[in-house]
Order: sequence, then C-alpha cells, then structure tokens
Amino acid sequence: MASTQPTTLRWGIISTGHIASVFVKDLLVDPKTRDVHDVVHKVVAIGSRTVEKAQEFIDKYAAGDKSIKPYGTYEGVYSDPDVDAIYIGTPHTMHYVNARDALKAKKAVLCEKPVTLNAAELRSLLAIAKENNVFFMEALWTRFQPLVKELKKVAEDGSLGEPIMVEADLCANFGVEKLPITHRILDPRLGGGALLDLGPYPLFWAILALYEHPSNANTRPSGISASMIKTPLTNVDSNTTFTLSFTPTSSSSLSAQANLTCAINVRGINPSVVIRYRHGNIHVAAPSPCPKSFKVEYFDNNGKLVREEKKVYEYVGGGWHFQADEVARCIREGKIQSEAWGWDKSLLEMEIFDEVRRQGGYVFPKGVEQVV
Ligand SMILES: NC(=O)C1=CN([C@@H]2O[C@H](COP(=O)(O)OP(=O)(O)OC[C@H]3O[C@@H](n4cnc5c(N)ncnc54)[C@H](OP(=O)(O)O)[C@@H]3O)[C@@H](O)[C@H]2O)C=CC1
Ligand SMILES: O=C1OC[C@@H](O)[C@H](O)[C@H]1O
Repeated sequence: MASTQPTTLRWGIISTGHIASVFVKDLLVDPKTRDVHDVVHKVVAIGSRTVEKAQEFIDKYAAGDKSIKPYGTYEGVYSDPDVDAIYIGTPHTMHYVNARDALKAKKAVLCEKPVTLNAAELRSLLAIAKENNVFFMEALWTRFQPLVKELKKVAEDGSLGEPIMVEADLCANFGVEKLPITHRILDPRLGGGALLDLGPYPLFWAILALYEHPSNANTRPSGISASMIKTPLTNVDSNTTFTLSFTPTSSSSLSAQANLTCAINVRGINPSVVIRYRHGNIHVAAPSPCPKSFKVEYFDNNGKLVREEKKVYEYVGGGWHFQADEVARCIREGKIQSEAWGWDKSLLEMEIFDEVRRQGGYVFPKGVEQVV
C-alpha cells in the first residue's frame, strides 16, 4: 500500500534572539517523536540585521547546516522563493512592520506574541493578509500543546458545569534592577513591561476557559477593570492585574470573572491557573505558557469532593513545535487563519490590552506605534 508523504513546510526565520533559537531547535525535532506524521518542517533561511549573526545562529542551532541560507537583511528572507512561511521573533515593536513586509511578499506568517502593539496595527495586518490571501497567525503556542486540547475536552463535556471564575498568572523575575534600561523588557520604545510580554498567557487561559466555553459562544467580556504599577526605572508596567467580566447576554448564559496577573519582578513559583466551575475545579500546573500537567476535582451537589483526576503530558522539545504543525496543516488546507487561534482571538487580546493600558496610563513614546 502506498504511504502518503508528509507535507514539508519550508521556514524562513526573522531574528536570531532567544525565542528564534528555541523555535528553531523545536522545528528540528523529528515530528514523529510527538506522533505527528502528516507534516515535517525544514529551516531554509535565517534573517538577521547582520549576515555574521545569521551564520553564527546556523552554526549554533542548526549544526552549521549548509542548506540554510544566512541573510544580513530581513528582506532577503521575505523575497526568497524557497521560503513558504516566515517566523517573526523580533521585539514587539517590530512585529507590525516585519509581518506587513512578509505578508506583502505573499509569505505565510507566524508572528510572536503579542502579535502587535495595539489593535489598530493588528487590524491593518489582517486586512493585508486578506488582500494577499496569505496565512497569518499569532504564535500563541500554548493553544496548540496537547494538554490544552485535552483540557478543553474536559472543560466542555458538561460534567463540570459552567465556569465561574478563572485565576491565571504569569509572573517572572527578570532582575530588572540589573538590566540595562534599553533591554526589551524595560524599554518603552521596545514595548517593555509585563502586560505585553507576559499578559498574553493569563489572558489566553481566560479566552480558552470563558470566551470559548460553549455557554458563552465567543461572546466578548462585558467589563474590563485594570490596575498597573510602573517601575521608576523606565515607567513601563512592572505589575499588572486585570479582571474580565462575562455577563449573560442574548447569546451567552455565562456569568463569570477572570482575574489575570503578570509581573516582571516577582521571584518564586507561579500559582499558574485555576478554573472554578459549578461542579469542580481545574488546576493547571505552572508555568502557564507550557504546563505539563493539570488536575481536575469533581464535586457532588453538596460541594463535596468526590473524584480527582490528574493528567500528565511529556514530549520531546520545548513545546513550540505544535504551533508549527498547525501552520503547516492550515497552509496545506488553503486556510488563511487557524480555527484554534484565529484572528478574532488575537484581536480580542489586543483590544483588551489597549483598554488595560488606557486604564493603567501606559502610553507608548511617540512614533513607536506604526498604526494608531
Ligand atoms: N513564545 C515564547 O515563549 C516567547 C516569546 N517571546 C517573544 O519574542 C519576541 C522576542 O523576544 P526575545 O527573543 O526574548 O528577544 P531577544 O532580544 O532575545 O531577540 C530579539 C531579536 O530581534 C532582533 N532585533 C531587531 N531589531 C531589534 C532591536 N531594535 N532591538 C533588539 N533586537 C532586535 C535581533 O535579532 P537580529 O539582530 O538577528 O536581527 C534580536 O536578537 C518578543 O516579542 C517576545 O514577546 C519571547 C520569549 C519567549
Ligand atoms: O513568552 C514569554 O514567555 C516566557 C517569558 O520568560 C518571556 O519573557 C515571554 O516573552
């Protein structure tokens, strides 16, 4: 019997920083190790601001593979006819221009989170993707991890009832006192601060648990309440909390809240995510971007714990490859957006962040936003 050949997706990588390195390492993991047999990935080009850095990156992360082309400009990658999809791993403030240029060159784009600086930039990118009929997705990698697929099934099979409350957190210790103020996490000209860098993850869990829940049917939250504390170092947010309220409407029966937290100056283990339902809880292990286990507690009608189930997931690699598999499948099927992390969710994210920044008084320096 003839076996079906897997689809090969040829990647061009924009930038040579931390996230580009871990993403490329994952692209080079054999998909069969995660039981994926229908797609494979090939890295064909690396774009950097200098060709020396591009070559160093190839030497360090792709064992000097001579078939990978080093480029000293990002444009070289956009115009390379051997590239099918572009991965963008530059700081937040460059996402708009990099994604715009790649889409205009008719390349599929997977762009790091936060997908843009604001909702206006994202709307502009979505229009360009549509106009050029090319695939575009925010690299919200958590959405594609096997744990999330399973958790969604448990959360939506009805046994836990409707969700009531989500608490989700991603706090980290960047050692900000010792960082140069030009570091991307501190510099407002690079979109610094906790909200844009870490906020996508707690928000992702709220979107998954509440916005996507069948009782809510993708109805937007009715209220957003936010608080930001700024670091005196550069005046970007060091700590941000925001609450989303979902109240019943003609399309939703949900009455629930999400309390979401992120910080760049907190030591110790994150509490991660708890989703509370009428008949139980789901506890997701830390770290919230790539948890490896979750526990479900089921209650009887008196609120007594009657059953607990724990699920554990292991895989080869860091977990960034699952989103790459999604990109390959969507492109193979001629889609321009993913159903799992579609444009509506990235747009909801950016609109919420705009509102959180408005309430917290976080204004980007003049000229940083490309579209306002
Ligand atoms: N999904 C995830 O798990 C993670 C996602 N991220 C996201 O990835 C993006 C990049 O983060 P990270 O990799 O940590 O950042 P790094 O600073 O490590 O790398 C950013 C790279 O972007 C390029 N670049 C282009 N212009 C600039 C500039 N003006 N200043 C600095 N770098 C520039 C550089 O590559 P070159 O010189 O080769 O052009 C640089 O190496 C962020 O948007 C962040 O939110 C970050 C960490 C984890
Ligand atoms: O996406 C991310 O997740 C982990 C963090 O350490 C990193 O800064 C952030 O960009």
